[in-house]
Amino acid sequence: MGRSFEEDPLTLAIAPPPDETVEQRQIREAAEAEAKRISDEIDEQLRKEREAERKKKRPVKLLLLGQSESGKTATLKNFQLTYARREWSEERAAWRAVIFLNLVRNVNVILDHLNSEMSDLPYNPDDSQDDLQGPRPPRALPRLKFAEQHRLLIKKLGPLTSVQKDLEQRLGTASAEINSTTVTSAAPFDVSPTNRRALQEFSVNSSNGWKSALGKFRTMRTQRPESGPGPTRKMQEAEEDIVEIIASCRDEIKSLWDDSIVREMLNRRKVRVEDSPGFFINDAERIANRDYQPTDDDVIRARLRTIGVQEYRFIFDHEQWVRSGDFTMLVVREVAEQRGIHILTMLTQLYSSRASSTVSCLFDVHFVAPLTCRPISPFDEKLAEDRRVNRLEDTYLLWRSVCACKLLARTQIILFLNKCDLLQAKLQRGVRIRDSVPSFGDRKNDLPTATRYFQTHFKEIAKQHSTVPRPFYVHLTSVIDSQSTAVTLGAVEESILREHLRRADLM
Ligand SMILES: Nc1nc2c(ncn2[C@@H]2O[C@H](COP(=O)(O)OP(=O)(O)OP(=O)(O)O)[C@@H](O)[C@H]2O)c(=O)[nH]1
Ligand SMILES: [Mg+2]
Repeated sequence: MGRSFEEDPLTLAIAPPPDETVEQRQIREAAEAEAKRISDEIDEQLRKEREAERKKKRPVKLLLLGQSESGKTATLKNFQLTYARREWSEERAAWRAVIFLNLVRNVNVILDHLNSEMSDLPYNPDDSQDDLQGPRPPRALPRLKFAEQHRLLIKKLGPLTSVQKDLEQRLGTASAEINSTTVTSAAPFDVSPTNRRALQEFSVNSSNGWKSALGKFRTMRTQRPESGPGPTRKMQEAEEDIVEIIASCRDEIKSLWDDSIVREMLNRRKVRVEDSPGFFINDAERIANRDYQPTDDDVIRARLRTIGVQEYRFIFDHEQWVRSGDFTMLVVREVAEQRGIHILTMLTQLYSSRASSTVSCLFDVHFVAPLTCRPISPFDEKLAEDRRVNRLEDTYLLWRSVCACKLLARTQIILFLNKCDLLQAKLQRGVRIRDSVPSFGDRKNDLPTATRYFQTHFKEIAKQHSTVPRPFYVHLTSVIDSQSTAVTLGAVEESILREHLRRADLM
């Protein structure tokens, strides 16, 4: 038997005195009510603090997935430009070396073609960026009339070869994690040794990506020249030498690009330098200058290939995010999709290799919104890494595996159909979609029809292959246009915040 109510010592201790008057009882009850109110207030305060603490520890996480050259890094830069302006401004000057490298590479590509055409060397069209299905330009065409001015241009621009090497080496030594692309380090996929284009690319490899790559350049630019001798001073001097050479080539770069015979030669070889990543020749007059400073747009267009997984953390200084208060950090992981590796395997490897974040903690506790970039302009191009595979087909395959991926089953996926500007330019040049995509049929060969067609296809795949039904969010983008991308990011931001808060409430 339990003890009777009357015998319980605690109950006896707090029980009102047996001879309590009405007045005494009222005073006692008022005191008890006040004590309860204070206690509830403290409880509520503690609950709010716990909640705020919990939210603070859960940064918004995005996973940026996409093939090489789909525009992941460019999208990431737009995030930084929009949401972390301070950091962006600090880093902008450091991109100068990369932009110089891009410009010099554009010129050297043309010079290589010019040299081999003038020496009448056989041309291997594997190097061109265009589809290889077209016929080899017939040699029967009248020979191009090269003149002394072309030989002079080659001679005058010759030093740019060593400038390219120098810049690659300097970017490389700025961080051990940067490598000039080689067969073994270049790509997240197997690269055929004959794929010279991939080999020419310049890349950032590692978990720190371009941030660490540019770190040295940033330090160098923030130190004053009079800060005495030492490695920084030497780097500054070497950079001045490079800038000097580039600036002295400005007029010749322009002449090379404006030369009608050179342009005809590129046409015959189907080389479209202007569509290549990091094309800056049109801006040579502005960039090939001693006092050149990159603009925001230059930085977004600058090309530095990233390999494997890159992670960036932004502490927001954007008003809306800060106002929403609870989370101030955005973690964006850039993951180059790998051909031939199942996305699930890749993500599992990716997260289980990180000691601090296992798969379960990342996907069960944190919010991950994969933002996938799909370029839609190269519908008529082959993959750089496998010239037998059409780029669009490959995109569909990868999209299917992302949608079907069990680890991502309950995440929100936002699809960017990117490079719409290049798609439009291509259609305006008269390239017909149906020649490469027979199912496009007799539809109108214009941008609205094409984008509608591609969107429908992506939507269908998402519907068929998602294991859990989810909404289909899609944006048509040209992420090198920072103004229109800011509007897109506004829409993305809203849906990410909404989802983040929804999940926080569920937990
Ligand atoms: N015209 C145009 N160029 C774009 C667009 N998006 C990206 N680019 C350019 O395409 C090139 C490749 O873009 P990145 O952002 O480096 O591509 P990525 O997906 O990070 O590629 P990897 O680092 O190789 O995985 C860069 O030179 C960009 O400036 C776009 O919408 N339009
Ligand atoms: Mg990248």
